[in-house]
Amino acid sequence: MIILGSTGSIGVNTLEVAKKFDLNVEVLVAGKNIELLNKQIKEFNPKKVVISSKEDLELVDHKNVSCGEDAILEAIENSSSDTVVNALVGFLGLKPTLKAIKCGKKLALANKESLVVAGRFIDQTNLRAIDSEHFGLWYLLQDKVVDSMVITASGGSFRDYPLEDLKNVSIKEALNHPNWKMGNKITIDSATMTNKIFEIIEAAWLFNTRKLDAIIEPKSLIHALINFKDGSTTAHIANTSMQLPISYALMNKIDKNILEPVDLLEISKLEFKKIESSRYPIWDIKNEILNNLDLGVVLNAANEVAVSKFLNREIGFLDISKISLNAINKFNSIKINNLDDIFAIDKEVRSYCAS
Ligand SMILES: NC(=O)C1=CN([C@@H]2O[C@H](COP(=O)(O)OP(=O)(O)OC[C@H]3O[C@@H](n4cnc5c(N)ncnc54)[C@H](OP(=O)(O)O)[C@@H]3O)[C@@H](O)[C@H]2O)C=CC1
Ligand SMILES: CC(=O)[C@@H](O)[C@H](O)COP(=O)(O)O
Ligand SMILES: [Mn+2]
Repeated sequence: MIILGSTGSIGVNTLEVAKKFDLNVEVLVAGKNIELLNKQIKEFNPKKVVISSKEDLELVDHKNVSCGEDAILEAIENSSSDTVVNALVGFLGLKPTLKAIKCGKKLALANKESLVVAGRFIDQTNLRAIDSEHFGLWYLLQDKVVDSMVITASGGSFRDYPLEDLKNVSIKEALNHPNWKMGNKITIDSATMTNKIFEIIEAAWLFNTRKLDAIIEPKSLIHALINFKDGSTTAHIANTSMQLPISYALMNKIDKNILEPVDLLEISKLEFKKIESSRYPIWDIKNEILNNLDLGVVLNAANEVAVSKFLNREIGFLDISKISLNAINKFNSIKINNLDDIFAIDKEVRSYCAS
């Protein structure tokens, strides 16, 4: 298989799964973490390696290494593997998603931004989503009539902070997710609840429904629920590890133990809470987004600009959602007819939000 983003949180877990199932790794793609990449090269012996920057090329212990976005696309095109795991972060992941589909590869998709910005142009015939909640929904779907779907949120790093303290929180505090160890960008998205808006968009494209909601389950043990027309509800319960969603995205059948099962007696209590806009202002646009999924590209671009400004200490935590809400307000009448429109709107929103 080809692993895009092998040095990240999902990438590292994917390599663990590859070991568990003895899967071949043909291509590794990484960004700046060359030290970890070199360890991965030694252990998995890929035929091809791609990194982000030219200046790091000579540091990579491999004979066949290239760099840049086009090199990622070429590596997908030239590979003989039938599976691509896209664990890149952000808008950068969209072109590789489209390329993998065009090349007829099976796509194990962690890069949720691909669906957020361009869900309607993504052929799902050969796609499995690697996101704990969507994996949960997929797992729960049975031959019954579904009424609605619910995903859960942890509440993120600041779920228990006094509201008046949110203005001055630090980057370190924002990156301290209560339940999951993930990359920086998605961890900030969790703290603002933008991650859950993204996941609502993702679920709308994946399951072709708008009857979607999210609630807070602070332990992140329940990932998804399905309400059936008959009045019953089923819940997907699993410990917090991405290795289960990744395993199912890569394998048709799992006959091995992947995780320790949840010990309900030890857990003893589960709690559920409403997502309040006072703590998560972005939640105000949930219905607007559900009514117009094309706004995903606007929200994603604004959010990427805002998160990187926050991580560069240029703005405060609360400004992230303000920038996104302002962009949605400004660009709420966009029309998308093709993929070119998505790249053009992404650029326009980024330049508006950067200024
Ligand atoms: N982590 C999780 O549990 C979950 C993640 N997701 C989604 O999965 C995706 C990946 O998330 P996560 O693993 O947490 O993110 P990380 O930030 O941990 O990893 C991102 C990966 O992309 C690589 N990368 C970044 N920029 C480039 C570039 N220009 N060229 C090549 N490689 C690049 C990074 O390389 P390097 O580190 O070497 O710079 C790293 O390998 C995101 O879309 C996220 O929303 C979804 C559900 C759960
Ligand atoms: C592991 C995973 O799928 C993440 O998307 C997770 O859901 C993030 O946690 P939040 O519930 O805090 O957004
Ligand atoms: Mn998720």
